[in-house]
Amino acid sequence: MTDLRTATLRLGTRASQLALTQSQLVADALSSSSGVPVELVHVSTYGDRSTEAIAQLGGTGVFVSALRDALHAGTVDLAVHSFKDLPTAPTPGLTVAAVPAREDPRDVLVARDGLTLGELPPGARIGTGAPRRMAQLRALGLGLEIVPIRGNVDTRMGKVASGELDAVVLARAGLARIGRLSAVTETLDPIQVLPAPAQGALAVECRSDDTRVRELLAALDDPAARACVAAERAVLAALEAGCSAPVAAHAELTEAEDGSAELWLRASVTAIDGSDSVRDSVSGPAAEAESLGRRLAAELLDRDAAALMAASR
Ligand SMILES: NCc1[nH]cc(CCC(=O)O)c1CC(=O)O
Repeated sequence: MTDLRTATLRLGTRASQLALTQSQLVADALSSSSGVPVELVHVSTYGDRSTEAIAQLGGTGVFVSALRDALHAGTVDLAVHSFKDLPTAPTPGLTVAAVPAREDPRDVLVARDGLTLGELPPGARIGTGAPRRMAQLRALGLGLEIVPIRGNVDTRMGKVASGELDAVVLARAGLARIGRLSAVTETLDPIQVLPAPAQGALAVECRSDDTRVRELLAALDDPAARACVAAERAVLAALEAGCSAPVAAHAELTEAEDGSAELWLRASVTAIDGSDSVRDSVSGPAAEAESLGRRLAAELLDRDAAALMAASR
């Protein structure tokens, strides 16, 4: 009989460089905390095979469903997702058993000749496929030409190297994980470009009834990252927006005077043409992360966030 305490764990992963790096990071952390060997199992997703724009595919959930199918089928025991790619609706039978320590959630600019956003000339061609980034870049009023692109991180940065684009906007976390931070020409201030909910965080998912894996994964959980992500995603869920909506949210933890954890949450909704936006913030006990997120979403809705999102579809 197999000894369940030592049987090798199978970690399902997409085959992109970013997915493999993130998966290996979790595999290494898990095998060193638990002493159990972890092997990577490649799963190909519809999102990887299709070359259509993500928004046309029905959102980044297309990267997730094949991994979840493999979990349900029992061909893998855990899967690592970029948390921002996960739809907000809970999945019956599956649990996010660990949110590991988060990378810097901010967006970065990778531009030709070391340029920053403010130094790009009017009419400069800047590539991004994310409606949130498109909307916020247009709202800056810099006269940039936003060019829709997709593909993996290397493909996107290659369009700057080849001269096809003047710049691209990417998540700092992805570049950090694959060791490409040297290409960054500016880290974008959240006052100008607020990150996507859960950007920079990972979600490690397993079957809800798999108590062995759940217990092993608990060792990788970072409560601060979990609270911040919960607040940010509660905004998205309460706005009934998907991951391809022009919604941004960013939470930070600070220490209150009595030593308890205080959560400070900012969020924005921006019309896709950049003509209008609403933004607001709340703070409160970190233990109430989700209700803070819902409260902030309600304030944004009071200020017509729904109309901005509707105009963006
Ligand atoms: N939408 C694709 C995606 N999903 C997660 C990341 C980066 C890593 C992260 O946010 O954790 C990226 C690439 C990007 O936005 O540049």
